[in-house]
Amino acid sequence: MESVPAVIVAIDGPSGTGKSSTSKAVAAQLGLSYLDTGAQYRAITWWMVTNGIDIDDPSAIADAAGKPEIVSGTDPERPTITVDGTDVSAPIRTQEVTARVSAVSAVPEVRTRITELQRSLAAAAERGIVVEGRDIGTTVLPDADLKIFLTASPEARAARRSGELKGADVNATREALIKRDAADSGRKTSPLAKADDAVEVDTTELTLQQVIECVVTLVEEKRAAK
Ligand SMILES: Nc1ncnc2c1ncn2[C@@H]1O[C@H](COP(=O)(O)OP(=O)(O)OP(=O)(O)O)[C@@H](O)[C@H]1O
Ligand SMILES: Nc1ccn([C@@H]2O[C@H](COP(=O)(O)O)[C@@H](O)[C@H]2O)c(=O)n1
Repeated sequence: MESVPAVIVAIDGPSGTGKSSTSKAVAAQLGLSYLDTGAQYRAITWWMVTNGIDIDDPSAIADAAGKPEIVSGTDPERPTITVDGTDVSAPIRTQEVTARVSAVSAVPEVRTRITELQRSLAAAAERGIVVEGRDIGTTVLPDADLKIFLTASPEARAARRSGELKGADVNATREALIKRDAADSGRKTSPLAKADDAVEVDTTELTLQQVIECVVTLVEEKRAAK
C-alpha cells in the first residue's frame, strides 16, 4: 500500500454540533484513529460519582484524579472506553454523569491527567488521528495539522439531541446544552474555545454527510501539502 503521511486533526466545538459523528466517520473513511475526549472526561466523572467523591469539592476531585485507570480504544469503527478494566461506554452517557461532567472537567488536576493520556494516544497513532473535544486545538494538540471548530445554532443542536433522546423536551434540552457550554467556556483551565488557526464550520444548515465531506476534503488537502 502507498504510504501516506500521518495527519493529526483536532475537532472542537460546543455540545451537539456533530463532533463525534463527524470525527468517527472522517477517521473511518481516511483510515485514521479516533479519540473521543469527552468520553474520557465522562469516564473520570463516572468514577468520581461511583466512588462517592463530593463533586462540589474541587480539592477532593483533585486528590482522586490520579486513581482511576482510563483506557480508550481508538478504532473509529468500534471506539471503547474502560475504567479499571470495566466497560463504561453506557453508564458515562447517563443524565447523572452529563450533569456533573463540567464540574469535574474544570479541575486542573483532572485536565492534566487526561491531557497526558490524549497526547500519548495521538503520538502512538501511526497513520494519524482525529481527536475531538473542547480544547484540542488550543491546548492538547496545538501543533495539529488541521483544526476545525464546529458550530450550530442552539435550536438545531437541541433538535438533534432530542431526536436521539426519545421523548426529551426540546426546550429543556436546549437550556441544558447552553448551561453546559457556558460552564465549559467559562472555566479557567483550557476552556472550550476556537483556536486562532481553526477553520470554523457552521453546521446549522448542513446535513451530517455534507459536514463529513467538507472535513474529508480539508484533511485530504492538508495531507497532499505535507
Ligand atoms: N449536520 C447534522 N445534521 C443533522 N444531525 C446531525 C448533524 N451532525 C450531527 N447530527 C446528529 O446530532 C446528534 C449529536 O451529534 P454528535 O454526538 O456527533 O455531537 P457532538 O458535538 O459530539 O456532541 P457532544 O459534544 O455533546 O458529545 C447526533 O444524533 C448526530 O447524528
Ligand atoms: N476536550 C474536552 C472534551 C470534553 N470536555 C468535558 O466533557 C464533557 C462531555 O463532553 P461530550 O463531548 O461527551 O459531550 C464536556 O461538557 C466538557 O465538560 C472537556 O472539558 N474537554
